[in-house]
Amino acid sequence: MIEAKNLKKIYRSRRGDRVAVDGISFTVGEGEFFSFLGPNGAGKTTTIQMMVALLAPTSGEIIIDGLNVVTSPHEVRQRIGIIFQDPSLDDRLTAWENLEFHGRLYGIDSRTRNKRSNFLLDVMGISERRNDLVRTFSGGMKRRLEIARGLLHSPRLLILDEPTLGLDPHSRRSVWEYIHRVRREVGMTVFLTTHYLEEADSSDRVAIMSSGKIVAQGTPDRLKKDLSSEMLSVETENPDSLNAYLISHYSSLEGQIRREGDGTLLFPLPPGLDLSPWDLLRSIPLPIREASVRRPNLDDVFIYHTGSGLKSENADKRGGR
Ligand SMILES: Nc1ncnc2c1ncn2[C@@H]1O[C@H](COP(=O)(O)OP(=O)(O)OP(=O)(O)O)[C@@H](O)[C@H]1O
Repeated sequence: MIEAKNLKKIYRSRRGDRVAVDGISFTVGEGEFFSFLGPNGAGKTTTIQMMVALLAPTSGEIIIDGLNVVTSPHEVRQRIGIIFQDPSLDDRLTAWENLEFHGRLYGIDSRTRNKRSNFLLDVMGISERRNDLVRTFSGGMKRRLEIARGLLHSPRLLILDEPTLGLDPHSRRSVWEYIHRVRREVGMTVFLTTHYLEEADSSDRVAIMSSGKIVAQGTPDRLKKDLSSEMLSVETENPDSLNAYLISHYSSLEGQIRREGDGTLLFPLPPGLDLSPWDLLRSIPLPIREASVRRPNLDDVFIYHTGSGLKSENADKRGGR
């Protein structure tokens, strides 16, 4: 469904060039749920803008459903439903009118429009509010209506750019329930960008993005297993000594030890050694205040590949969300 080859975008300005997307390649299969996970400023939105022909790549190529995005932008847009980060509903219209307007723009005949609007409002759980003005909707309901609208012209690919940004945890959960529901009912390919680990974790495959590059891609499970079987968290009075001890005895931990709070170190169980986490803990010749062991998550994978956590890469851009 999507094939990107060496895709690159450089924003040029008088103040200098900024490489936003740095030669990335990835493929997404039909029906797959694929996520781009990365902090603010990693290049996710720029990639989407190239996918939907809003920005021309500086170099490289992107093919969607067999069509080159640069040479067939209109045909590609017909096949895509996109939910942008910034809300784009008309607040002064009702839910139904927003769908009507979009359907007419796409040249959908009135019978199909009515049928699909009814179906999608129902799937997204907003049928009862169809005749209410959108400005009376909660943030979560607006997002669900945007998704319904994005699906009205029966796209084969749904692109969601941080769809739960700014929503409270309850609304986020509900938006996701509806996204999964619509996937089950309609069965399209979903391309998601997010900086929430748990959202990327529920996808079939994930590409981890940092500073314009894909630093790792695969199923969430595979990425975590490739990192390590276990993560150890050790609190001690002297983290510097513990750090030095770990690196001198387990050289593969160089660059893999993260400091959390004042005296806690977090690191993967070194691979390739016949060692349990408890063996390693027992071998430490320093007083330990507290220790725990857990499975790796995608944040650990991100740190392994980039040396830092999933925080903003350019906090200036949106006030450091
Ligand atoms: N129009 C622009 N002109 C110049 N630089 C830009 C422009 N848009 C984005 N950038 C820069 O390109 C880089 C990638 O930005 P992009 O918005 O693609 O990242 P992102 O991962 O989508 O972040 P976010 O989650 O905040 O949307 C950032 O350094 C950003 O400041």
